[in-house]
Amino acid sequence: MRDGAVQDGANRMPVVELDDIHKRFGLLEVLKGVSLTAHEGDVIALIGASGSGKSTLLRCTNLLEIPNSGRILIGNEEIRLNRTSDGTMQVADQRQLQRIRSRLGMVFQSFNLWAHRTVLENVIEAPVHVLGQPRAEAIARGEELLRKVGLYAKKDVYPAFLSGGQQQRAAIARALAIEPRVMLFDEPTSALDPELVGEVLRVIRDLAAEGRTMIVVTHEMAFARDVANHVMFLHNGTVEEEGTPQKVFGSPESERCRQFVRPRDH
Ligand SMILES: Nc1ncnc2c1ncn2[C@@H]1O[C@H](COP(=O)(O)OP(=O)(O)OP(=O)(O)O)[C@@H](O)[C@H]1O
Repeated sequence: MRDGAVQDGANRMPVVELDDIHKRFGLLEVLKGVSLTAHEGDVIALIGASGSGKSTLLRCTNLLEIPNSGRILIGNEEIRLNRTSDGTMQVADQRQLQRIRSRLGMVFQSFNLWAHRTVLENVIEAPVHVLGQPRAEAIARGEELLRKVGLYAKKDVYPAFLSGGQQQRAAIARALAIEPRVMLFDEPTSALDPELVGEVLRVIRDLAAEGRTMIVVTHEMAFARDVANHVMFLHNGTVEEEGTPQKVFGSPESERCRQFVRPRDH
């Protein structure tokens, strides 16, 4: 477990609270009442088999998916959801959604960089066009973030000329540029060749060491064990086991968690 991680959330502010989240896609009930609280400085690893609902839970957090029921609070502000006449849920107030989203930095498996913009232009896009920051200020901050992820030298390059690991590090800098309260990572290394995984995990490790609040969907068990202070094991849409990495990976009954360890994690 990372240095200085705080076990007890009692004295720290909750940043993300998901309460009894249910989500269905047609007849498939993907989340069957999942709750999660991330306090300031927590690194929560969401692990579990393919299809267990990890990404859906993360996507519900920033309303890329709308849950069928349950409550979502970001920084103590509850997201208001309405039920429409056909029974589906929708966000009640788009301005609130924008405000909430500006507190959440999202990093996707497939990078999602703008192909026709340079690395630096990708990083300053949201600060300038969504947050209304002066361009010069956004550039200065963007360059600082690119130094942090080791990509300053590539700032004027288009994404197609970067390796997958470099593209993902650029995507992390872009997510950090809005100064989010919490970073959400959806399998950030799954699309990478094995030799590129380490450079991305190192950046995420550094963010954890800085005390950033993060929720990370991952199949990298060694990473979850070393970096997270709280691990949640999802199985068939419910939390089957959760707690410290020692508890989740260390107990004899955690064999189900360990079966997801990949050869390179050893
Ligand atoms: N938009 C969608 N429409 C229909 N079904 C979906 C949608 N998104 C996810 N699902 C289904 O919901 C289930 C859970 O998907 P989810 O991506 O949350 O799982 P996961 O645990 O993240 O899996 P993986 O590790 O493979 O990414 C899967 O059966 C998936 O096919």
